[in-house]
Amino acid sequence: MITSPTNSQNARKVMIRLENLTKRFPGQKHNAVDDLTLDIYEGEIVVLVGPSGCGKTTTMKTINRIIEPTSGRIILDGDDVTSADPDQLRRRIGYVIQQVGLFPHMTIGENVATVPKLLGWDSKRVSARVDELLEMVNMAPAEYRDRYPKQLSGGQRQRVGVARALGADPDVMLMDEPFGAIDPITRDRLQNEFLRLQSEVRKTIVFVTHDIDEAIKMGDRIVILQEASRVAQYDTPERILTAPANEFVADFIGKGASLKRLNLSHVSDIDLTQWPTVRTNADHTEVRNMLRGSAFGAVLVLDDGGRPSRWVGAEDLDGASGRPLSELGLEPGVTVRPTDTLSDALNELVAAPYGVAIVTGSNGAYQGIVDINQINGAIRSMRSTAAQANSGSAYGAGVATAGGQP
Ligand SMILES: Nc1ncnc2c1ncn2[C@@H]1O[C@H](COP(=O)(O)OP(=O)(O)OP(=O)(O)O)[C@@H](O)[C@H]1O
Repeated sequence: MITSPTNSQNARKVMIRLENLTKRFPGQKHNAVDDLTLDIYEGEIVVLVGPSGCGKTTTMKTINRIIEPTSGRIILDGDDVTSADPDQLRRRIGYVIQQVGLFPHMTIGENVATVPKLLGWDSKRVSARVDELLEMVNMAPAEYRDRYPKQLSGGQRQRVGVARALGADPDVMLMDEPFGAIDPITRDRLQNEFLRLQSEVRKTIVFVTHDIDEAIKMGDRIVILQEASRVAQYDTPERILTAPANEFVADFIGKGASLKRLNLSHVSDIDLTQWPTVRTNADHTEVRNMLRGSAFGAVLVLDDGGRPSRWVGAEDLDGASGRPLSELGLEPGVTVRPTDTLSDALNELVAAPYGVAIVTGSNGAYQGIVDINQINGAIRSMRSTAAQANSGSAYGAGVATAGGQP
């Protein structure tokens, strides 16, 4: 039986099919991967996630046959590659791992050139490709091409690892906890950069992580695996969060499902609230009149370009007559963009002076604000969507389960 994702469009091309895949390591009593059958569609990021030791890495490494399966078949773009030449197979598949595995004695340029050289490209084509790849991962070629891996930061090395994996423009990429060993801020940035890159290159990507939050952020679809790579649910992040297929999935995503769901909604998905604004040249009486009897503790002062400049409350005006608004009150703090997630907005608003996140457009101009009521509203609407999806059974009707059909 094939485990296909729920709601899959039948017209989509299957890029990787794992058929009754089983792996038992020598001397072991149990299978590390037990009879896994899975279809992965072209151009999608599919994240394998599950508890430690459930078989994620083993499953992934059978795809490029770094680990040979005990039985079962691997079909790549329609070709049965179960017993194909492994070197040839690996040239069709980019591979990124946590420790990057850059060759320390080779320059960044030489590292990125590895696969194109193996493919016998001439040196002009190789060097043009190296520059193109370094640019793709935001590393200026002139600055980094001739450095050695130890002269880069962890995040930069990881970018080079991605560039190297893309070397021969493979259709498929395997990524094993690629951002696992990196500090949270750099990790978030690399994830965003990678998603932007993927929107251009549209590879079929199998991505392993043990972090459900990373799975939700990165995956077009998520496979939640139980012991021996048994599929607990294969579905979109939205469906996993709002309609977990069984108790195992519900436990795995944990109690914070509503908050995690905020990572999937964007500021542009909600109607912004407006806050009273004035220009920097407004006079103090105008500001006092706006605030008198109002529930707002301050006005938002905008500069000539409509960009947030200060928060000014009535108390800031006391004893300040004649001073420009741009010198009073508080800094506006960090603003959010329409493309940011509601989770980003929540993070900002809890730390902001008036409990609201200011939303600005690409030119930095004020568009509106997000407050806690809007976040609550978004969570409520997610809950009601989930309740509808779950009606009929404790864990939802028609949801793909292990071995289940869509
Ligand atoms: N070379 C090996 N020899 C014997 N057993 C192995 C070998 N490699 C992995 N295993 C076992 O196979 C099972 C699956 O391991 P695997 O590394 O695929 O899990 P994982 O889900 O990727 O775990 P983690 O999240 O901890 O990296 C585990 O029980 C592990 O102990």
